[in-house]
Amino acid sequence: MHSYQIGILGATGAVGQKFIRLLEDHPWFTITKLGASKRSAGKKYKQAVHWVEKTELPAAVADITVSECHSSNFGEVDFVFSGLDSSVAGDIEQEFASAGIPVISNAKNYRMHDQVPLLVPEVNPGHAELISSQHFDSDGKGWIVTNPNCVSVPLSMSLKPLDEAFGIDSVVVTSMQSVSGAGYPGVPSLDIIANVVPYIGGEESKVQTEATKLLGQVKGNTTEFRSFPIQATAVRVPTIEGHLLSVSVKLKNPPSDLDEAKKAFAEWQNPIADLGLPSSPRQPVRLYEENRYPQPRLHADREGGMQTAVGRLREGTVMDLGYVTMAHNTIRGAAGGAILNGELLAAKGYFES
Ligand SMILES: NC(=O)C1=CN([C@@H]2O[C@H](COP(=O)(O)OP(=O)(O)OC[C@H]3O[C@@H](n4cnc5c(N)ncnc54)[C@H](OP(=O)(O)O)[C@@H]3O)[C@@H](O)[C@H]2O)C=CC1
Ligand SMILES: N[C@@H](CC(=O)OP(=O)(O)O)C(=O)O
Repeated sequence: MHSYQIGILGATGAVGQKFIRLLEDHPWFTITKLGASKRSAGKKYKQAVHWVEKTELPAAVADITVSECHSSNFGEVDFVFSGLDSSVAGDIEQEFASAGIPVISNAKNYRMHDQVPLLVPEVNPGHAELISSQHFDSDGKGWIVTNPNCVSVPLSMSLKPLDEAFGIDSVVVTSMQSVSGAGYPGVPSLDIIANVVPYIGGEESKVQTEATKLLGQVKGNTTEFRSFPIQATAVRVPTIEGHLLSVSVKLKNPPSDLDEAKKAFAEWQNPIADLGLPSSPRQPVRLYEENRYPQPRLHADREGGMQTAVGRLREGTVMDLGYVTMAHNTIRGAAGGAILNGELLAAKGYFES
């Protein structure tokens, strides 16, 4: 039986609130500490937060006093989840790890660090072994694990079955990203209502690199990235939750027909299926046959927001295959993905050392 006391850094933010909602009845993890900026520290959570979730603010956290994000305020926790703003996540997460407190982060700062796993449990669970190479503190108790960008999650999860069956040669992806990806209050309404904004600062370079780390291999104390190129275009669209991606992929050994490509999705084996992780979707990658699916409004919440949907699988004219894929950006692509990472690491005993 796993039972851990946990803290949340950035607890008042949009992603922090999602952590709180998703962890409300979690069977393994109990929230005992909440951290945010000086602006919020010293206030009860219910006074510090501008609650934007659809469900009630959980009573169990409402009266917790928010602390500044310093490890000395988080003494008794087993580990922390971080939904910190990336402008401060680098220093704060390092300070926690150096003080012996493991950090499971949603922020981008350490994703490309050589010894930090960039982890999606269904894609590269074995990369967790990099943790033992980290030296944030002298006895190895403190470490950092990250989850990818919200576009890289459905991209890597949908490429994984194709990579195993045919090998990836190159990828072109256009992401249609919902407004919740920009946090709260996010994109100005006059920019996004009845409009599309064809630029999201800093996004394309992350999408072009993260999947090559996720689909890479741990060699010694680092990850060998894959060499296939990804060309990305990131676009903001007026949906609320769920990033939809249009993907074209060239394969090393292309399937002889579309049925063979469908079979690759149908026969793909989820490597963590047997672990019984509480947030694990039964079907992590679902292939829809209906031409109009998947849609963010209809499908983003499937399996608690943890399923990656694939649809419109078709033979390509320029590259071998085309398809669309979609995942809930703030659950599967952010807080829910980080929680699943925490569950995987708990099941593998990483918090016991
Ligand atoms: N993977 C993904 O898809 C997504 C990732 N993200 C990432 O998650 C992170 C959080 O995003 P989001 O929730 O939208 O951001 P918000 O701006 O809503 O929240 C930021 C949080 O960081 C805290 N914070 C800000 N400055 C400091 C500081 N100096 N010291 C301590 N805490 C501080 C804020 O506290 P306070 O309220 O007190 O200011 C707040 O709790 C970002 O790194 C973002 O890039 C976000 C969305 C999706
Ligand atoms: N940029 C993403 C959200 C985000 O914050 O991504 P990252 O975790 O890579 O910083 C979006 O706007 O949808």
